[in-house]
Amino acid sequence: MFELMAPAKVNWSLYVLDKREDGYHNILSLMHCIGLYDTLTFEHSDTIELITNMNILPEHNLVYKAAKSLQSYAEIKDGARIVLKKDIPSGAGLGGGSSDAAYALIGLNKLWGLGLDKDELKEIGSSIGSDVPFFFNCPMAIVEGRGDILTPLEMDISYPLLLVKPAIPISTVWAYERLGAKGKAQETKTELTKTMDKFNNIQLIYKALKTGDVSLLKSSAHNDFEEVVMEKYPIIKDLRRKLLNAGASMAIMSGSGSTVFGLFEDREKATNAARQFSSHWNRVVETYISS
Ligand SMILES: C[C@](O)(CO)[C@H](O)COP(=O)(O)OP(=O)(O)OC[C@H]1O[C@@H](n2ccc(N)nc2=O)[C@H](O)[C@@H]1O
Ligand SMILES: Nc1ncnc2c1ncn2[C@@H]1O[C@H](COP(=O)(O)OP(=O)(O)OP(=O)(O)O)[C@@H](O)[C@H]1O
Repeated sequence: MFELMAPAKVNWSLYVLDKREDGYHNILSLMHCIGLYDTLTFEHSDTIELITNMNILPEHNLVYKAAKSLQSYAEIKDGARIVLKKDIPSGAGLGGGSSDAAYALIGLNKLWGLGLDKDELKEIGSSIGSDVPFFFNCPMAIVEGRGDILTPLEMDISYPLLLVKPAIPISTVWAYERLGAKGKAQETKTELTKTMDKFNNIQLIYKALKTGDVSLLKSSAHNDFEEVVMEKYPIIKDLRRKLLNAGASMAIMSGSGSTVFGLFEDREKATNAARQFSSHWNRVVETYISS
């Protein structure tokens, strides 16, 4: 029996580009693994058994789907008893389900002695969820395409974040639909110029994180989902403002919501600020650095 810790992520920036023929959207994002974890334990069994503290059917769990996909890819009938202990909230924009799936693939590859490489596991992961491949690239990566084109990045500085999540689970499907329904504002720039501006912004955020330039980070971070999600759930906007008032240097929503995170000067300031958010789920975490 062995245990793996599946980390959550935040999006420092997230642009949703065009809608593709397969119904998904191309995105451009800078994603970063953070020190908030679900725990998975693995042991041999005759069938695939999933024990978890989530209240969804095991067959609907991304961990179960990952196990089934790996079994069929490797053409094996081995089973596993997997215990999933959730600490990452669901529908939070923190990618918890996707990380669980990625670490289920890593764990079962080891348990079953399959010897598959990271690229093969990523490929299997991509059919389970768009965010799954990213979790093979902690500490951070630029994420493009549907979520399957990754540019891994190095990081030497760890940042303390305060995560705050109101009691609203947000469906990613809903958020993408709402973004589509909203339509695009009239813009004069060409699509290519707009995409280049966005790519430049992502590079700027990375540069800001590498050098600890918080004001550059603040002016460059952006999430395309914020406007549509905050319009429906103003509490998220209120929490972002409250994080800034509580001393955060910058605050932004992660993924399709509903978590907002604030960047603090140090862990102590983040922990002090957390007291103001006691009526919501909240957590102080550190961002990952390269090992
Ligand atoms: C919002 C993000 O978290 C940003 O990192 C991801 O794009 C979402 O990734 P995810 O939760 O793994 O999403 P999936 O489970 O693959 O897809 C859920 C639904 O979201 C929409 N979806 C997702 C990813 C993507 N690039 N384009 C989309 O349009 C599709 O309607 C899809 O049916
Ligand atoms: N192991 C799992 N952990 C969390 N959610 C899961 C899992 N398996 C299936 N799900 C389903 O996936 C949906 C949301 O998953 P998740 O929490 O990863 O999304 P999220 O926090 O919105 O992340 P993001 O939008 O960043 O991908 C929920 O409807 C949940 O029922």
